[in-house]
Amino acid sequence: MRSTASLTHNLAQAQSLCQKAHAANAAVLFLPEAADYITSAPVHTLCQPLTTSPFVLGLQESSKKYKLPICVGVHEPATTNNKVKNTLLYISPTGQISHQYQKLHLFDINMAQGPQLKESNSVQQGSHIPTPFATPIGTLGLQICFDLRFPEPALALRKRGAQVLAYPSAFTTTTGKAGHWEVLLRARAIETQSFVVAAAQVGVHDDDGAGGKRRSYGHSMIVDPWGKVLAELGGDEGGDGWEDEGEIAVAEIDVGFLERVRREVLLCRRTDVYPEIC
Ligand SMILES: O=C(O)CNC(=O)[C@H](CS)NC(=O)CCC(=O)C(=O)O
Repeated sequence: MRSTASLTHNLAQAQSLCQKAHAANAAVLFLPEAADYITSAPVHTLCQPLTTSPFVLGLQESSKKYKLPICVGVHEPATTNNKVKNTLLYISPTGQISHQYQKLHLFDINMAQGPQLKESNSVQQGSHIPTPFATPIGTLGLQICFDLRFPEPALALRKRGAQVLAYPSAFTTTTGKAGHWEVLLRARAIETQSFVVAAAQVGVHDDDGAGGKRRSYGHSMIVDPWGKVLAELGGDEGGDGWEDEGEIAVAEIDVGFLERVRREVLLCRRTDVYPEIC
């Protein structure tokens, strides 16, 4: 989806995706990081507590209406003034928020040709990984966007029982075009022998105030434990019709296949040789 600074617009998009997921008979819907809003203003200015956010309340309603679990990235106020948490919610089909995760690794990038972003200025980092939990598509481990550059939490989640890893994202076009998005997602899938579900922001979000536009790479992707891309959506070139209401990609999550891969390819770590990594 393409979130803007309008929570109402973003909720309408997200609810249209709920409808599409319901029509496609999906077992779980994954929405991107920062689905509630992306703004060029200071990020805390649009931030609301989960209990009063019209975006979150609206999605809880949809989840109940369609009996559809929804995994969605949002912002919530942090304990530090003028900072937010970059949070991932898992909304159960009864509309309750049953699990949540706060982004561990913050994205600070300063490239001469752009992008220049300093997430740590406005976001308070999380300090733990929630235990993977049962969902209709397998045991789910939660991560967010830039976290995908770190194999350690992915391996920790696998060790704690994850079969599916979520990486909702708002990936930059520059790093996406360099191939990092697909390579990293497939690497996380292959090395953890897990399914990877990466719902992505796509296209132009908002004027950045300096005449430029903040854009995201897109290419939402579902990858299997063998590294095969099962489904992929388009990028931010536009003209595909996703600009206003977003699109969904659907794939079958076959846990039997995952078990076969894990049985056939044994990944026995030599922790005696590289103890500092483990
Ligand atoms: O909170 C918001 O407004 C939305 N959050 C984001 O867009 C975040 C932090 S700026 N984006 C990323 O982590 C992109 C990582 C990336 O692109 C890479 O690793 O190359």
